[in-house]
This record gives sequence, structure tokens and C-alpha cells, in this order.
Amino acid sequence: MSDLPGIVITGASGRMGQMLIRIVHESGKARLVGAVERTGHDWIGRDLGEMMGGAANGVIVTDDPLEAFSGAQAVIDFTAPDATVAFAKLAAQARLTHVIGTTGMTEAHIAQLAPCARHAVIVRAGNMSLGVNLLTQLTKKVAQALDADWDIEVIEAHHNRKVDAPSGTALMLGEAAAEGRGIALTQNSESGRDGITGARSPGAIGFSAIRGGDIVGEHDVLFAGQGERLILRHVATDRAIFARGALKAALWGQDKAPGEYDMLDVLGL
Ligand SMILES: NC(=O)C1=CN([C@@H]2O[C@H](COP(=O)(O)OP(=O)(O)OC[C@H]3O[C@@H](n4cnc5c(N)ncnc54)[C@H](O)[C@@H]3O)[C@@H](O)[C@H]2O)C=CC1
Ligand SMILES: O=C(O)C1=N[C@H](C(=O)O)C[C@H](O)C1
Repeated sequence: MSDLPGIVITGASGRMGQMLIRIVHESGKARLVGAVERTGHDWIGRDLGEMMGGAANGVIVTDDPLEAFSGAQAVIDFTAPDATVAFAKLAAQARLTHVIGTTGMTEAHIAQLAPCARHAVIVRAGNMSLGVNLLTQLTKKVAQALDADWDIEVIEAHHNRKVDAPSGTALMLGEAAAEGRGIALTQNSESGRDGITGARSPGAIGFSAIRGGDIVGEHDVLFAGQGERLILRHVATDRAIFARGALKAALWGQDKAPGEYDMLDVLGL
């Protein structure tokens, strides 16, 4: 019996679920011990390896997270907001590290994580890649250096199946810009411009979302001044960057005290 940490993947058939299964399998640093999908999904009761188009691996996909979580040390969860809150409660009961990549969570969803984090490690980030987490730090620094005469706009592009906007990454970047500028994002955010909108509010942080084709994820932070513009950009071309970050977080969480963490903690940025 291996002593590598046992990992459960929720949303196993999803774009990120399948990528996570590959990355965990290839890593040699963890064991894949469970796979969860929503009730009614075709994969329930079937062998995960076969569903992924390979040889049987003995992991049977289940819609019972409690069953999957028993005997695991961590759950990596890229699903949907309501599902993530439900998984957080079960992961806390089982004292598992819960790595949350799910975006589109409201304040009400996020508030429900705090009691869970009293019992277990939660690592949550709208983007698990090294590049984007570095970009948040750069964004904060630039926003600190420039005054409010420089308009800040976050422009993001994603594939045509994405259901939430602005993206979790765009919100992280907006938060970083707001922090650098010493303002609250909630009171200074502008998005969804259409029609006679009036002039841009001075000092606002704007958000624009593009959806199309198979774009993995692209984010620009535009600082627009008088006579010059500065653009910080991240382009993701492979979902493996998110999966590698999530696996790193799951392993990092193994010896940490219960609490809510993000990828800056994991990466030491
Ligand atoms: N933080 C990060 O680095 C990243 C976050 N994401 C986020 O991850 C989430 C998933 O993205 P994708 O994989 O592209 O979506 P997807 O739609 O391909 O996959 C989601 C999966 O979750 C499953 N699911 C939904 N409700 C469930 C439930 N109650 N129980 C079990 N499974 C359930 C669905 O059946 C589906 O297979 C989105 O919120 C996305 O924004 C995506 C990429 C990177
Ligand atoms: O849904 C996606 O695909 C992605 N979601 C995350 C987000 O909302 O920022 C991360 C990445 O950009 C891909």
C-alpha cells in the first residue's frame, strides 16, 4: 500500500476534471483514489480509466462524495458553486484538504466556506497557474505606482462553454489592482457597458469579457493614461497549468493547519 496522498477529483468528466486525472496520474506524487460526478451522469458506476479512453484503473465513478472522500487525503474540485459548497462541508467532516478551482461563487457561497475551514485546509483561487498569480503581484505594484488618472481595465477571453463572467482570474486581477490603488473593488467596478452609458467613472476598474471557440484563458490588465498605455498580459494555452497548480496545492495542504488559503500562500509569493 503506497503512502502517497490519496486524491479525489470531483467533476471528473469535465474539461478540468479530465486534465486533473491525467496530471495526478502522471505526477507520481499522489494516488487517484476517487472520482465524483453529478447524479444522472453517464460515467456513474463506470471505470474511470475506461471512461478516459484507456485501460481500466479500478476507480469507479460515483455520485456519492461521502463514499469517495473516505480514505482520501485531498479533494480537487473544479465544478460549480453549489456543488463546491456541498463538497466543502463533507471535506471538512472528513478533514480533507479541499482545493477549490470553481469560479462564479457569490459572497453567499464564499461565506459558507468559513465554518468548513475551521476543520480543514481550504485552498481556493480563481486561477491556479504560477503565471497568473505572479501577474496579480505585478498588477498590484503597477496600480500602486500610478495615480487614478490612469484608467484600469481588465479584459478577459475564454472558450464558448464558460458560464461565468467576469472570470475568476479577472476578479483576482481587479482585486489586486484595487488593493494597489487602496480602494474597494466592490465600490469601484464597472462592467457590461452597453448603450448610452455616460462617460467612464473616474477611478473605476472596468471589466470586459470575450467568449469564443476554444480559447483556454487570456487576461490583459490595461492601464490607460494620457498619451501612453501599459498592458500586462497572461495567455494560457494548456489547462495543464491549472491542474499542476491544483495538485501542488493539494500536496502543500497536507501538513497545514485548518484555514482558508490561496495560491499565493502555496507558491510563497
Ligand atoms: N481556478 C482555476 O485555475 C480554474 C478554474 N476553472 C473553473 O473550474 C470550473 C469547471 O470548469 P470546466 O472543467 O471547464 O467545466 P466543465 O463544465 O467542463 O466541468 C464541470 C464538471 O463538474 C460536474 N459537476 C457539476 N455539478 C456537479 C456535482 N454536483 N457533483 C459532481 N460533479 C458536478 C459537471 O458534470 C462537469 O463534468 C469552472 O468554474 C471554471 O471557471 C477552470 C479552469 C481553471
Ligand atoms: O472556465 C475556464 O475555462 C477558466 N476559468 C478560470 C477563470 O474563471 O478565470 C481560470 C481560467 O481562466 C480558465
